[in-house]
Amino acid sequence: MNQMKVTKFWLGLEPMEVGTYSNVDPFVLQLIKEGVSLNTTGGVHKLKSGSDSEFEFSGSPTEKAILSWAVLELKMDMENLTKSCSILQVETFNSKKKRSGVLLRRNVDNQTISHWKGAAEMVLRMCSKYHDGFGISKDLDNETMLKFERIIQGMAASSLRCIALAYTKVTDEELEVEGDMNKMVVKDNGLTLLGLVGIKDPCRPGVKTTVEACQHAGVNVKMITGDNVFTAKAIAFECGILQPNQDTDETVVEGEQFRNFTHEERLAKVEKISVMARSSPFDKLLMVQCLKQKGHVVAVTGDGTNDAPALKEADIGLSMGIQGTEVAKESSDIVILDDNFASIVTVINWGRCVYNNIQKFIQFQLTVNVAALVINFVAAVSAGEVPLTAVQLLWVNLIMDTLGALALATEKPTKDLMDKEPVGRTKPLITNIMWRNLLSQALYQIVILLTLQFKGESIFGVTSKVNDTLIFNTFVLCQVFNEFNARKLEKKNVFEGIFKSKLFLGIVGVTLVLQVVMVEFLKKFANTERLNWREWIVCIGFAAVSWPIGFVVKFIPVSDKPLLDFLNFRKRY
Ligand SMILES: Nc1ncnc2c1ncn2[C@@H]1O[C@H](COP(=O)(O)OP(=O)(O)OP(=O)(O)O)[C@@H](O)[C@H]1O
Ligand SMILES: [Ca+2]
Repeated sequence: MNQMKVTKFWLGLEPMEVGTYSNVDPFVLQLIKEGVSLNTTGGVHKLKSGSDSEFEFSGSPTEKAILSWAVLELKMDMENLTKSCSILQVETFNSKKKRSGVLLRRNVDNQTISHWKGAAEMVLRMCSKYHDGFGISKDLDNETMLKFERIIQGMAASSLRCIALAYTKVTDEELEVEGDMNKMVVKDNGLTLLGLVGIKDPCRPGVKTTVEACQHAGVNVKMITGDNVFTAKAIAFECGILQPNQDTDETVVEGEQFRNFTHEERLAKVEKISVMARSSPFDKLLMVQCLKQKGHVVAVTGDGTNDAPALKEADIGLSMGIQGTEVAKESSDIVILDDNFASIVTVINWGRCVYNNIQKFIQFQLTVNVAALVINFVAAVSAGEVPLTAVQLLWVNLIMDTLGALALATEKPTKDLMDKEPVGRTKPLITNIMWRNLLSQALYQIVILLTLQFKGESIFGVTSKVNDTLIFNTFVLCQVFNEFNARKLEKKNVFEGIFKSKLFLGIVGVTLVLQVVMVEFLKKFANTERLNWREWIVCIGFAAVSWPIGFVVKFIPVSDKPLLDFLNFRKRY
């Protein structure tokens, strides 16, 4: 796994090369170590000799990166340092303030000090002094402030996450003011800047292709992050969320900006926004809400507790199984066990496959129902008797419900599912294309079966009992052939990949065998007469026509506008 790593360190206005840390003033170095080791929620464990690495680090990825840098590069001794001070107050990191602080008292000289660590430009704003490399404390005037800001931007632009370390001494009087020991605050003004660290959060291999795959599938990928806007932009370019040379005026915003827009402005802009930086948990939630209001189906991925509100609000929340916090996992619908963003494509593909299979099944089932209903109704009204008996209809139901569902709903996802636009929230489950397919097939079946019903006896010169069996047999065989048609809703070649669907072929085979048994051997039970081979050929011939019909109707263009909208004139948007 690729982990976050500190790759840059600025002491005052000086960039420090790895290996030159021994030149740093010991006093400043000591303060940095103190700040890192005591102002953290992470931990360092010394491993027994013999293991690959000497230390093991725990905590959030950012904490781990800073701790490992301090231990391995600065030779920080965490254990000793924690013993040398007592902690009076802590302010834990939260996503809104993006900083953490601690108030501590040194055992040696009883000095009280507050340490801060957090998002660089935010901590910088709390500082009025800085230490240069020689340990000299200098005033932080406007000009130097600008220089620091530029350093931060420079680091961020090379996709580093910048964290600033700062401290200040707290006098006893300042402590006294607070009075009550329990209400002591970690002093957060007039700080002295100690240094800036740049943490590289490498883009996982494969993320770029995943983003491209999503975009190809009509899924708009947005990045909402707590990082600085420059870091966010750099990473977004790296992983393809922003295209090279793309204008970032409208596509990149900061959380605060977004929050301060009016509701209307937000709705107007939200679709264009690809990157939101320095966002709080509330901003993430707000973004999801806006997108949903615009009618989009929103999926959110997240790992942290700060993502929980957005994960919960989203239509589909996806959390990370390894790096994710319990709160995030609890708020999500799907946990990605391997933390791999590429799994999103799998999720989309399978989701679409299931939806598509349901559509195929519905189309298949509706055809049977419409045909059976009309045939029996017309025959009952005009001739006073129904061609399909109760047992026969039960048998037809068995093929279409149980076996049909098994055959059509178990088909595996295909690649072309990712070439389509997403279905969206308001599209009907039964599309016009499905209506076209199912009505044409049902119409054919009705015509052929009613012809048999009224003219079959004279055309084929058979008894009415045999004619009824002919009708029943043709009807069932029509469904079997139509089951193939149902495999593809839009494509003309319905046999594509048929040999990969072993279950489908198996079920069609079983259905045919059962039908033969039904007609030839279950005379009493199914009310059938035996058919000779000529009659079988006639039935199969009639049924097989549903293939060319299925092929031809696919040339008929249909409108995208849902059929029900044509019928329902009053419902205007
Ligand atoms: N342990 C920490 N101590 C101090 N500051 C931190 C720490 N972790 C993150 N930060 C700061 O907060 C910012 C990230 O904020 P936040 O955690 O709200 O966002 P996020 O989008 O969840 O980030 P992540 O990529 O870590 O999931 C970072 O850019 C960094 O400046
Ligand atoms: Ca996070």
